[in-house]
Amino acid sequence: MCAPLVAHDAPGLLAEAAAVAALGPDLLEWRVDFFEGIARTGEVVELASAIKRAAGGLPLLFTRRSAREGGQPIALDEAAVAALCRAVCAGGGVDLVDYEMDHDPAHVAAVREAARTHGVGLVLSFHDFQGTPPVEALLGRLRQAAALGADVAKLAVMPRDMGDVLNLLSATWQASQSLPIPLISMAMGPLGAVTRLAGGAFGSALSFGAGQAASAPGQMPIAELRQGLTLLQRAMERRA
Ligand SMILES: O=C1C[C@@](O)(C(=O)O)C[C@@H](O)[C@@H]1O
Repeated sequence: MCAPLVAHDAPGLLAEAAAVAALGPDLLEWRVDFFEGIARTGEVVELASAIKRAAGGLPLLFTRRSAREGGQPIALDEAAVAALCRAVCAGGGVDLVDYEMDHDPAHVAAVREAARTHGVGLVLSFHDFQGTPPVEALLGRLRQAAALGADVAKLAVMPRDMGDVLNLLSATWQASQSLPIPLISMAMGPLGAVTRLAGGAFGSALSFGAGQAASAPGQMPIAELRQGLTLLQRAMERRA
């Protein structure tokens, strides 16, 4: 289970990190596009370490979600965002960095090199907030992440009906059988709830649940997510 941090300033983030860590997620995601100081690189790098300390050392995923993929609008251009990700990798405060695979390949390569150099796991992601592409296209995105050198592939879509949800799960299952790297997938919104609860059964490695606040539509509170995941796991491990 991963819980996002979405506070706007440093005191808010440190308080959020401590409070959300106490809910028992396996890792935290700092959604830095919500942070008002995103343009101050040194402050972001130091804050990442401080967040990790405030969370008692829980693994930290650093994510800037672009506006076109469902994030907050920010004043930085993409070159500056890639430079920020590289600086954060070098700063030693984060365990994983999420970068969207659709950006300029030169930026993807630069973030990948920094992640490799500093022992940070690279998540290459794609989010469709408008709809759900066909299964082959979804598989293509997951394969693209692997081909670009990701350590983890991530895919989020917005389903319009349960057929879209099935397509996301089908792509997840097929990719989990063939990709050389782990993947994370989810369908967002109310229709996608089943993917947050049962995605693991189809090969998704992580489910996002809300701590103090959600970072995307459809995230359920961590405590409810844990109940659902536990029930399903128990049922799937039952022998008779
Ligand atoms: O990519 C994801 C998944 C997500 O979009 C979700 O739907 O839970 C939430 C984001 O914060 C995260 O970066």
